[in-house]
Amino acid sequence: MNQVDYLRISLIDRCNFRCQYCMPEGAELDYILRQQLLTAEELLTLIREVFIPVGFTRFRLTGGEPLLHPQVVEIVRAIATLPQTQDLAMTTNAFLLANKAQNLYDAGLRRINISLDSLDPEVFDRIVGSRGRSRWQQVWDGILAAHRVGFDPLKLNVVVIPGVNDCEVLDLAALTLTRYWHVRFIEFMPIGNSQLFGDRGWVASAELRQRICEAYGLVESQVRGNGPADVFQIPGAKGTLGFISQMSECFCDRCNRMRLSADGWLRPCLLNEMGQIDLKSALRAGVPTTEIRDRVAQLLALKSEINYKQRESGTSAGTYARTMSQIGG
Ligand SMILES: Nc1nc2c(ncn2[C@@H]2O[C@H](COP(=O)(O)OP(=O)(O)OP(=O)(O)O)[C@@H](O)[C@H]2O)c(=O)[nH]1
Ligand SMILES: C[S@@+](CC[C@H](N)C(=O)[O-])C[C@H]1O[C@@H](n2cnc3c(N)ncnc32)[C@H](O)[C@@H]1O
Ligand code: SF4
Ligand code: SF4
Repeated sequence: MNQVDYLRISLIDRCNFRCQYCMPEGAELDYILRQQLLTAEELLTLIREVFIPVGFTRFRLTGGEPLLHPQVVEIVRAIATLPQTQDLAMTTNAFLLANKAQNLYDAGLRRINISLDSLDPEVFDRIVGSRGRSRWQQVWDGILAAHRVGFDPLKLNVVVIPGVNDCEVLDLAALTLTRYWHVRFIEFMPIGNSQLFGDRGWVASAELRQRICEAYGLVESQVRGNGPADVFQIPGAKGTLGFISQMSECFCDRCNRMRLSADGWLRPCLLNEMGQIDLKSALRAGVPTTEIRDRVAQLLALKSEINYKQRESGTSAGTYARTMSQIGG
C-alpha cells in the first residue's frame, strides 16, 4: 500500500468564481458558517499535534478559493516553518494573486498550481461565470506575478470541457514551448455539475496526447509533485505537459492523500463519502489531541478499503453531497 502522507487542506469553501464544472451560477450551495470554520489556530494545532505525528509531511492549501482566507499568508508561514514539512503548495484561481504572490513566497510557499481553462478571455469568462466583469486579465496578471516572484514549478490546470475549451489544447500546450510552466489537462469529473457532464462527457487524456503528439511530438518527462498527473514534454520545450485522467484511468491504487475540509472533516477519499471524521467537534469538545491522533491513525489503516473502487470509465461517478469547492478539490 502507498504511504499516505499528503494532506489537501481546504482553507475556505467560498469562491469568487463560479466555474461551470465546480459551483455553477445559480446552484444552491450551503456555505459553512463562519463559526463552523476551523480557525487558523485549530488548523495548526491539528497539523502539529495530529497530522505530523501520524506521518503527513506534504500539504496543499486549496478550497474554494484559498486566497480569500484572511490569514492565508500567516498559515503558509506557520506550515512552511515546521521542520517536518517536506512540501507545501497551493491550488488557486489566481484572481487575487498578483498582490499576494510576493508575500506568499516570502512566507515560504514555493510552488503553486493555477487554474486557467482558456486563453480566450470570452471563453474563460463564460467558464468562470464573470457576471459582466471580465476576469481573464487579472488572472493572467496573477500568473505573471507568480512567475516573476519565482514560484517553481508553476503549474497551470486546465479542465477540458468538450465543445467549450477542447479546441484550445494545442495553444495551451504551446505555452510550455518558451516558458518554464507546466500545463496539466484534467479530465472533467461529474462532481460539481453533472448536468454539464451528462450533456457532453469528457475528453480522454490519451486523445489529447495523440493530438499534441501529431502537432509537436511528445516524450515522457517529470516534474516535482505529489499528484496523479502523467507527465510528458514537447521535445525541446522548457515546460512539461501533465495529464490527470481520473475518468479514463484508475490511479486510486497509488493514492497518497486525504482531505481536510474547511469545517474540519477529514475525508479519506475524494470520490467516496465513507469514513469521514469530524476533527473540529472533537477538538472543541476538549478531546485530547493524542486521542484524535489515534482516530486518524485508525482511519489511515482503513483507507485502502475506502479508496474509490466503483470506477467504470466514462460513467458518472455518482452523486455527492459536497462539491469540489466544498471538499477541497
Ligand atoms: N480522482 C482524484 N482526482 C484528484 C485527486 N487529487 C487531485 N485530483 C485531480 O487533480 C487536479 C489537480 O490537482 P491539484 O490541486 O493541482 O494538485 P496535484 O495534482 O495533487 O498537485 P501536484 O502536487 O502538483 O502534483 C484536481 O483538480 C483533481 O481534478 C484525487 O485524490 N482523486
Ligand atoms: C476546487 S478547485 C480549488 C482551488 C482553486 N479555487 C482553483 O480553482 O484552482 C481545485 C481544482 O479542482 C478542479 N476541479 C473543480 N471541479 C472539477 C471537476 N468537476 N472535474 C475536474 N476538476 C475539477 C479545478 O479546475 C481546480 O484545478
Ligand atoms: S474550480 Fe476553483 S475557482 Fe472554480 S469555482 Fe471551483 S473553487 Fe472556484
Ligand atoms: S478517488 Fe479516492 S482513492 Fe482515488 S485517487 Fe482520489 S482520493 Fe485517492
